[in-house]
Amino acid sequence: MGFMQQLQQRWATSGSLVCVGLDPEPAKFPAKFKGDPDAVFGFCRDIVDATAEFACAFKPQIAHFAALGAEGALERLIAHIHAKHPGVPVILDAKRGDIGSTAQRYAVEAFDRYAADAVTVNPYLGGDSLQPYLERADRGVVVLCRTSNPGAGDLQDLVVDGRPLYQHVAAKAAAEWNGNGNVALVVGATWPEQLREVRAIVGDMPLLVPGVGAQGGDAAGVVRNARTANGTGLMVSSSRAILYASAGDDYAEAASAAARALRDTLNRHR
Ligand SMILES: O=c1ccn([C@@H]2O[C@H](COP(=O)(O)O)[C@@H](O)[C@H]2O)c(=O)[nH]1
Repeated sequence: MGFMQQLQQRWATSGSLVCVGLDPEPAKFPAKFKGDPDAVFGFCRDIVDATAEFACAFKPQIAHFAALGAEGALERLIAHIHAKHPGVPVILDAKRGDIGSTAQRYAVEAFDRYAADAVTVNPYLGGDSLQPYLERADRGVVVLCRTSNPGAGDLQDLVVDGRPLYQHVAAKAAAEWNGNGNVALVVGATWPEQLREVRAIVGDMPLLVPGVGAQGGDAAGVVRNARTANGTGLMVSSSRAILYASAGDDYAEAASAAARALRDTLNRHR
């Protein structure tokens, strides 16, 4: 089953729009992981197992593993998700962007080495740079559109031919890049108005929405402005607010409670 079908099915079975972000920061791990050479895997596995019930997807951020030399832990973590929580798609947040020949290797890295169901990509190099991902029809290609950070508008809001650049990205994603039906977009929860505008451009295309929790985005506004007619269409991603809900021995229970609370908040506005 391809990424899009898997996601549709997961929205239905979990009743959740929450995407659990996996951004390991060992300095924030509970004391029990001190000195543990496999702490990155152990901590993330515990979070995954504690939150899977409330997750429509998991989103490991590759830099948080690679910076620690923990690519092996990332491989094992994704394998663990597929084995223990089948049906929960994994989006590798790598924000790749390069010329075609290199993009092809990035696609192999994401989909074959890591066995991710989807990958985030940067469209700055244009349509040809996305082809190696788009042609993997069973995998999702999640294109940066209007990012959650404060400086997002520096380039993404520049007006070209009468509309901001991020709207061109949304329009191209819907009209040109989605021939295999495997494209989604990243739009930050910190920009409710832009979420509404992107939804109007792309119809029912799934949106990955980071920026609730630690970045202060309004979860209710996200759902009100960007849900689809059937009350789905969103993967609302939260990392730190779930992962580090407690630094004590109850870290897994606290993560579970945080994921549940976000699910419930989102569902109140569907
Ligand atoms: O526009 C974007 C795109 C990606 N991200 C990533 O999402 C998480 C957010 O972490 P929080 O702890 O929930 O703030 C992180 O991995 C970012 O790299 C984003 O924030 N904004």
